[in-house]
Amino acid sequence: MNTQPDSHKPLTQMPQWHAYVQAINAAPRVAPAPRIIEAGGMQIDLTAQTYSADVLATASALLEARDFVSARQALFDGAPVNTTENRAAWHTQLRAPRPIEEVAEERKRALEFVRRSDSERRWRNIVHIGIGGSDWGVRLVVGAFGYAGMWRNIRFVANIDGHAVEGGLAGLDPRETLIVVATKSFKTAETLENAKRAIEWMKAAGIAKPLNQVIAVTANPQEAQAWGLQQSQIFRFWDWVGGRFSIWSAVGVAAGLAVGPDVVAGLQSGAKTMDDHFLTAPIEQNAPVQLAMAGIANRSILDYGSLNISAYDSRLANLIPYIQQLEMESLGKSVDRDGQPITVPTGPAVWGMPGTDAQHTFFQWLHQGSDGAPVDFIACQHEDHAWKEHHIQLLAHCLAQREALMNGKSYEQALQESLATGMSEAAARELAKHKVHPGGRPSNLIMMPRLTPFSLGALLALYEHKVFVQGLVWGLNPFDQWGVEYGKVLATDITAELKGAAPQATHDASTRYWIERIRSQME
Ligand SMILES: O=P(O)(O)OC[C@H]1O[C@](O)(CO)[C@@H](O)[C@@H]1O
Repeated sequence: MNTQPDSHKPLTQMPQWHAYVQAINAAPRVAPAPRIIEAGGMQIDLTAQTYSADVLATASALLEARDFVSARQALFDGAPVNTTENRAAWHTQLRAPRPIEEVAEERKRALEFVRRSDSERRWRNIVHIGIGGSDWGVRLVVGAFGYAGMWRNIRFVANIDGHAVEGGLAGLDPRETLIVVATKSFKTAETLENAKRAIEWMKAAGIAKPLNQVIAVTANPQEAQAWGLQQSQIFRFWDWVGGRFSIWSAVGVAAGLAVGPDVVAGLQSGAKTMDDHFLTAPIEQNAPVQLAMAGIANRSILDYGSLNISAYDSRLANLIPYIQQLEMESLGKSVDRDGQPITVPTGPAVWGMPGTDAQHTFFQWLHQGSDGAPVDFIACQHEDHAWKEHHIQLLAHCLAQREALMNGKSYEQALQESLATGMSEAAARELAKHKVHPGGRPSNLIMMPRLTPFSLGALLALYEHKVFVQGLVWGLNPFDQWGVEYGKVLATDITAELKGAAPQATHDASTRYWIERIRSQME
């Protein structure tokens, strides 16, 4: 008999879970009436998600059994919710209007640096070197607000592939270039190697003190100093900030330089508004909670293996990898906080592309594929360009794809359509079989009034809190990422072996074959 409190029990040992499963299986795949929640200035439409009064009641009971209210408070209080690293996950503090002193101090330092660089018209070029959580957020913000041109050039270098740093530096004047080394750990091989190349590039251009053109953003200032930087060149964040939750910290300094410090402030303000909503809205009207529960139903009960993100705004191309890391690095786990196997499917594979490109790439699969996937449609009601016609068509496509997934098309409908074209009955009957859409395929529509720093900040915080709730219900720790370490350790060994070190006996035959082959053919 499991004596653990419900808040810690394996999900499948909780009666509340089984009640939720039953409610989901009994409920219609589309809500009987529009289900729209207002949050952070956005409208979140969950109509195309499985829903009934029983679904809502059992979801609330499950959250209560998981001690949702106190778990949420612990998150906002900076308690050590990251249980396996015994740390807080206090990213909400980074967007608090009156944060703790060290956050306020660092925020002020970063802002002053940006303002000084602007007033002195310094740093025509920014090369942002960082990867994962130290990269996607900045790329997203710059892509969203800098697409129509900026006076500074900004380049991103993440991959260890030398073509990335080559392209990142190509054509830039080293004398006008600031290198931003963004790395929480200051240990990431790709980032340190790429930073070395940037230093060499400046030296090769005759710059005597290249380190004077470098700033670092890190939670490991000691390492940055040992690397050669002065304290004044180091902007801090803390180990209680997860990399994939760090855009709110000084990690955003390059974005401030590229698209303006007001953008960074706007992001934080939007996220803060979503924090307040998450903290105060009742369960049934709490957008992160309802998105989270719908996602759990789709993944753990209705067996959808993935989640598709279709952002109907070309400025949000980097939103997909941003959410991929946020969701998959947080929820890609098979054991709970106590290391016990989780006996239901957890974090889905997240994939996607901006709409309408996506329609001509994988929507065939979403509409008629054997699996399908829940879709998050993300759009802006108002455009920032001069062509109303384009925006009308964009929104029309977004609504149309969603409607087709939600309502489907029956054989009869397809048949009548073909017959209406004057096709023969026999031919129409044959073709109609290929034109059926099952319908009842889940989706959310997240409509922002306009793409502003505020609305983007609110959107990112919405997903952060959704991930927190899903972690809580599945019983896993969404704030660690132990699974990324093993490959890094193996890569360090293999790097040495490719350079001539004795091969490890632990390699399998295939890996050993490739090490020997690559080594023997190294040019
Ligand atoms: O900011 P860092 O320490 O360089 O790490 C970069 C990224 O690498 C990861 O640790 C995964 O390998 C991410 O969690 C993180 O965002």
